[in-house]
Amino acid sequence: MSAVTPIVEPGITNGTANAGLRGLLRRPLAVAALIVLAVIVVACVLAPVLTPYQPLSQNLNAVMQLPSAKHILGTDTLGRDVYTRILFGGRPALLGALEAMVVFGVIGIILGLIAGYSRDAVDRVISVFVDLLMSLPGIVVMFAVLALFNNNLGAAMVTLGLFSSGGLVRVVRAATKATREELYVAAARVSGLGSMRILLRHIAPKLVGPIVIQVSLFAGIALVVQSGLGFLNLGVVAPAPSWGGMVGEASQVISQSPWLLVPSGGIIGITVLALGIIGDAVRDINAETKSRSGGITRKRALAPKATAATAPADGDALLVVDGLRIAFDTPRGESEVVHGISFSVRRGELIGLVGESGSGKTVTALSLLGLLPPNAAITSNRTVFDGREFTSLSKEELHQLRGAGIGLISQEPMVALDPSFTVGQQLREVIRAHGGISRADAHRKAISLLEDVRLPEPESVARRYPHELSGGMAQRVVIALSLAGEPKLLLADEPTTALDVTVQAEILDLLRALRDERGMAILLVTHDLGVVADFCERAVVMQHGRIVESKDIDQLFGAPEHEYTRALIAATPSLIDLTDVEAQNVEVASNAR
Ligand SMILES: Nc1ncnc2c1ncn2[C@@H]1O[C@H](COP(=O)(O)OP(=O)(O)OP(=O)(O)O)[C@@H](O)[C@H]1O
Repeated sequence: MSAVTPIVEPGITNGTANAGLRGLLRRPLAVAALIVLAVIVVACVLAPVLTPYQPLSQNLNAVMQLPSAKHILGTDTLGRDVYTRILFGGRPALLGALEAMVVFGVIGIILGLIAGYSRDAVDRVISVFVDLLMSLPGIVVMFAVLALFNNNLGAAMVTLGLFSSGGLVRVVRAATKATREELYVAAARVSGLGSMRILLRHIAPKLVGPIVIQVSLFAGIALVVQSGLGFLNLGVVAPAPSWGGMVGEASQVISQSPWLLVPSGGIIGITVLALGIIGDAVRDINAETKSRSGGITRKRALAPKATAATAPADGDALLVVDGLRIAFDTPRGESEVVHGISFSVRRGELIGLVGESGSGKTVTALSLLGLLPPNAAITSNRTVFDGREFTSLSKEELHQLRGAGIGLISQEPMVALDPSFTVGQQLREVIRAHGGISRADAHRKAISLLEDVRLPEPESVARRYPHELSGGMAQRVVIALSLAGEPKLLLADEPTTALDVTVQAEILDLLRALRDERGMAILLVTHDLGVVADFCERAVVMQHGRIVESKDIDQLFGAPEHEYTRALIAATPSLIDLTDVEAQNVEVASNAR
C-alpha cells in the first residue's frame, strides 16, 4: 500500500487553465471555498499583525475561557489565546501540506509526462518505480524518516508527497498517452517539433484539469496527515502551536471545556472541506468540457420542418431517413449543413455514404445516434429504424438503441477506448450493460468477441491497456465493442482512415466477414470512392449537404449520372479503369435486354 492513493479519474480533460478558472468563478460554492482558503492562508501569514498576543504567552489566571471580546476564540488550558495559536499553528500545517503537495505534484507530473510520452524502456522503468512506491507502506516510512531526521516535519511531508505521487504518475501517464495519440500531436511531431515543445505546448495544457483535481484532493489528505502528526506530538512539538497538537490538547480536557475542540477541529475541517469543494468543482468543469468537446450529448429536438424531399418507401428497409435536416447554432448565426436528405438502408446491406470533406456525411451518421453536440438542431419528417419511429422513442429507449440496435465504429479507434482501463474491463463493462450477466460470463463473451474480430491471443489482448495496442488491433477492439450489443446496423465512420494501407484492407475484409456471419447492415461513411468500390453494394453520394446520386455500385461506377459523381470518380485514378469495365458491363446488360 502506498501512503495515500489519490482518486484516479479516468476522464481526460480538454480544458485549458483559463477555461477552468472561468468555470470555477461561475460556481458560487467554489468561489466561497477559494475565498475561505485565501483568508485562512493570508491570516496565517500575517499572524503577527493580526493578534496582540504571542502564541506561547500564558496566563494561568484565565484558563479555558469561553470566547469573549478579549479572546475571540477563548483560551486554552494554560490561558493562551486560542485565536493566536490557530493563526500561528496554521503556518506549519499549511507549509507542511504545501511541501507535500509540491513533491507530489512535481514527481507525479514529470514522471507521468515522461512515462506517457516515451515508449518501451523508459516507460517500463518508471512504471516499475511507481509500482514499487505504491507497494511500500508510506506512512510507516514517514515515521521512520521522522525518527531518522530528528522529528523534522519537512522531511516527513516530503516523504508523504513522494510515496503518494504514484497515483498521480499513473493519471498523468494515461492522460499523456491518450493525448499523444491525438492527430494534432502526430501532426506536430511530423512537422518537426521537438519532444519537449510538444510535451509543454500540446500535451501538458490538456492535463491541467486532472492534475488540479488530484493535487487539491491530496492537499486535504496532507493537511489531515500533518494534523495527525501534531496530534501525536510529532513534527511540531509542544508547546509550539500546531492545529493537530491543539486538537490533542483539547481532547484531553473535553469534559471540562468541550468548546476548545471547536476552533481547533473546525479550522482543520473547514480547510479540508474548502480543498475538497475546489477539487470537486474542477472535476465537474473537467467533465463538462470533455462532454462539450467530445460531443457525446443528446441532440436538441425540434419540431420537424416541411421538406420537399421524397420519402423513400420502407419495403424491407432497416433504416428509413426522410427529409433529414441538420443545422448548427454558431456565433455567426444558424447554419444548415444537411438540407433535407432522404435515404434508406436495407437489412444486411453494405452501403456507402460518400462525399468530399464537409459534405455532411459524419453529422448525418452521428445524428442517427444523437451524438451531435448541443448546438445541433436536427429535424426530419420521419426516421424509422427497425420499424420504430425515432420521435416516438423515449430518452431511455433511444439510449438503448445506441450500441444495441445501432453500433458505431469511429475514425480514431484510440479515442473510442478509455486509456485508464484494460480492453477486457471495457468489453466486460459494455457486455454487462447490454445484458445483466455475471462477470465470468461477461469475460467469456469478451474473449469470444475478441476471437470474432480475429485478434490472436485474445486472453492476452484482454489484459492490455489501449496504449499497448497497435492501431489495427485497437480498431478490432473497437469493432468488438460495437458488436457487444449485437447491433442490426453498424455505422462505420471512416474506420480505416487512421490505419496504414495493409491494415485498412484487413479491417474491411473483417467487416465484410462479420456482415456475412451476423447479417447486420453496415453504413460506411467515407470520402474514398476506392473503399466504396471495394466494400459496398450500394452508395449514396453527398455534396454540400444534399444527396446527388444513390445507386447500386455497378450502376454508380458504370453510368454515373451526376457530374459531381463523375468528378469524384475522375479524382480517384485507381477507379478509372474500373469504370471502363463497369460501363461495358452496363452496356452489355442493356443490349441484352
Ligand atoms: N459542432 C459543429 N458546429 C458547427 N458546424 C459543424 C459542427 N460539426 C460539423 N459542422 C459542419 O458541418 C458540415 C458537415 O460536417 P461533417 O463532419 O459531416 O463533414 P464530412 O462530410 O463528414 O467531412 P469529413 O470527411 O471531413 O469529416 C461541415 O461544414 C462542418 O463544418
